[in-house]
Amino acid sequence: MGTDGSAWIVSRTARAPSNIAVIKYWGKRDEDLILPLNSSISVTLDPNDLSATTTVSTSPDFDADRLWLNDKEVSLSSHRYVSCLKELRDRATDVKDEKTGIVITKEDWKHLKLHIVSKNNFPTAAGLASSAAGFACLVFTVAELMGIKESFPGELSTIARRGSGSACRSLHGGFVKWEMGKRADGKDSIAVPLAEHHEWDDLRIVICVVSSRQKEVSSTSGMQESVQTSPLLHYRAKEVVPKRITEMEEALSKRDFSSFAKLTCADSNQFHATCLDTSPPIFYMNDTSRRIIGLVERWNKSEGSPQAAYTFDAGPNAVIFVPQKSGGALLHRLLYEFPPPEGMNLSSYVVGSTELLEALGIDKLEDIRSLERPIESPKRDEGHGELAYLICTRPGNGASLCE
Ligand SMILES: Nc1ncnc2c1ncn2[C@@H]1O[C@H](COP(=O)(O)OP(=O)(O)OP(=O)(O)O)[C@@H](O)[C@H]1O
Ligand SMILES: C[C@@](O)(CCOP(=O)(O)OP(=O)(O)O)CC(=O)O
Repeated sequence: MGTDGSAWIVSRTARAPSNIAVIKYWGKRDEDLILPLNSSISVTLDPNDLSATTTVSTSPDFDADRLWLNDKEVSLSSHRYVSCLKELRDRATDVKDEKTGIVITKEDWKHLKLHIVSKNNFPTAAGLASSAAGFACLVFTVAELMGIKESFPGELSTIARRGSGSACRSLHGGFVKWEMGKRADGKDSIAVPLAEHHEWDDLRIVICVVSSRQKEVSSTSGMQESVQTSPLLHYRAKEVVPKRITEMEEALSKRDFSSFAKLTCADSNQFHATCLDTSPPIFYMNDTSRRIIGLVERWNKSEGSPQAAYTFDAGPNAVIFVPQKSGGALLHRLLYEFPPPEGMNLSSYVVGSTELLEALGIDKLEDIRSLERPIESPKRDEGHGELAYLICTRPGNGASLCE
């Protein structure tokens, strides 16, 4: 009961971003604890453009744990939600809520139920890693509500990892490494920050959301099939990735965009080669994805050095990295080759930050039609509608409390 005898409610709200891997996680050595076969490195995306916001409340009136995702109730019965919530309850502490004066003891948390309300500010289950943002946010918010303090660095990331492997990296901002660890209990399989987002203040990220999506195999089952059938996956995890992780860390610490770009493209391509090496083969990229690779490769070749880097997760959407000074030139090439579908507004086609549109001097659709052909681009064919839209963003902060 509250101090005035009425039933009480205590809540916390937090926000966590999505992330995109530049050295990919693909394959588990333990399915239950979600322990990976190799370490991975990602960049956290600006939460203003791609994040989950979650409010977790508790009250003696609640009789079950419940989750509402984007205004619809969804079941919490899946093993992944169950393990995250169990790990969090095991670590709950005595908490005094500053606003209400309510005291909740460690013992109370075993019985109190949670109502979780979450919204993503970007499409859910559309290949933009909403599960990474969602699970990182859920774990971070519940930990704040239950007053959980990490007993070793990275402990919260070991819980987010149980929701979805890639979620552990979304707790931190900037560039983040998920250390694969060696222990069987997973205590050393944690996310570690490598570089703060402001150290990469001049990096821009353009996400090309591809409209015609092929039927996909989920990351979880795709990687299971690769582990079982792809010899390339095992070679990659053992021989290639450890070296690449060291090289990527070096490129990041030297702020060497050229090495960063080469490693990022090579690792994305090898991840997709691993999918093709799986039996039956998995095709995540489609013709539009390959056209985007062609656009970036041609541009890099014509300039004689990497201007931009692409990476693709388990789907056809491209994520392109570019230094701020070349951001306008990248958008020029994308809009020239992939003009918006007929009847679409510019502001619905290029979403997120307007900085690159401004750099290019575009503020209406007609400006796109009069874009000059970049020297290395093939003649524009009039095919429209191959991209659904573009999101212009940048590296950002990790999970944080709202209010
Ligand atoms: N904000 C959220 N809070 C809690 N769970 C979420 C949230 N957003 C997504 N999820 C969980 O993640 C699932 C979607 O994950 P899924 O892997 O299918 O898509 P994705 O992560 O958006 O895309 P991809 O993995 O291909 O990049 C949802 O069905 C839900 O279980
Ligand atoms: C291609 C990837 O995006 C795979 C992400 O896989 P998930 O983290 O979605 O898989 P589960 O751990 O089974 O939930 C690469 C990456 O993010 O590193």
